[in-house]
Amino acid sequence: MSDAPRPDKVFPVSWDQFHRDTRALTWRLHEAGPFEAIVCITRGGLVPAAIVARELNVRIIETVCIASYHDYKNQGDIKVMKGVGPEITSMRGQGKGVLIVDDLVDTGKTARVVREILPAAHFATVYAKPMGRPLVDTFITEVSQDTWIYFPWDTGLSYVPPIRAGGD
Ligand SMILES: O=P(O)(O)OC[C@H]1O[C@H](OP(=O)(O)OP(=O)(O)O)[C@H](O)[C@@H]1O
Ligand SMILES: O=c1[nH]c(=O)c2nc[nH]c2[nH]1
Ligand SMILES: [Mg+2]
Repeated sequence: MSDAPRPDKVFPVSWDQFHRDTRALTWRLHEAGPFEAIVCITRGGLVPAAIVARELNVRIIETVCIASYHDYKNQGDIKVMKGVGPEITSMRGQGKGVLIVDDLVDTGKTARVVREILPAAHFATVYAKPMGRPLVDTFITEVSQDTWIYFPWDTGLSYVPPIRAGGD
């Protein structure tokens, strides 16, 4: 289990907002680049990686497949189910010119594992929480550690009760 506090605040993100935030991230990355290849951390990194790759005109896209939140809000051991392929590791060594993309950094455990594989790569996330922030080179929005981000691919429209209960 993680040492991070269990999040009790929520930060819901719509598709529109996510696209806007990822485009804003890409403007910053454009200044930090150029990048020859993107390594996206699945599955959450797949969506921002598609947007960033389109905007920065990057055609080489690799995945590193990692899961740690097996259960909603509960982090278990980090499992690397697929590492970074030889096209990236042999041609680009430590990862210079490579951009790593994920949807967010929370405790930083996932980021730490990928940074060990590609220490010279540039690490970007759309959202960051304070524990993970030092591991990221570029991000757009910081939320507090006790906030859970709800991504549009994990959510749907549903009824919300009024703030003041008991109305007719
Ligand atoms: O900074 P950390 O505390 O390590 O958490 C961040 C990671 O957690 C989520 O992935 P998850 O393991 O839930 O898998 P998913 O991308 O398939 O949803 C998220 O997409 C990040 O990759
Ligand atoms: O959907 C998610 N929201 C989060 O805040 C988070 N932190 C780690 N993994 C996460 N997944
Ligand atoms: Mg992930």
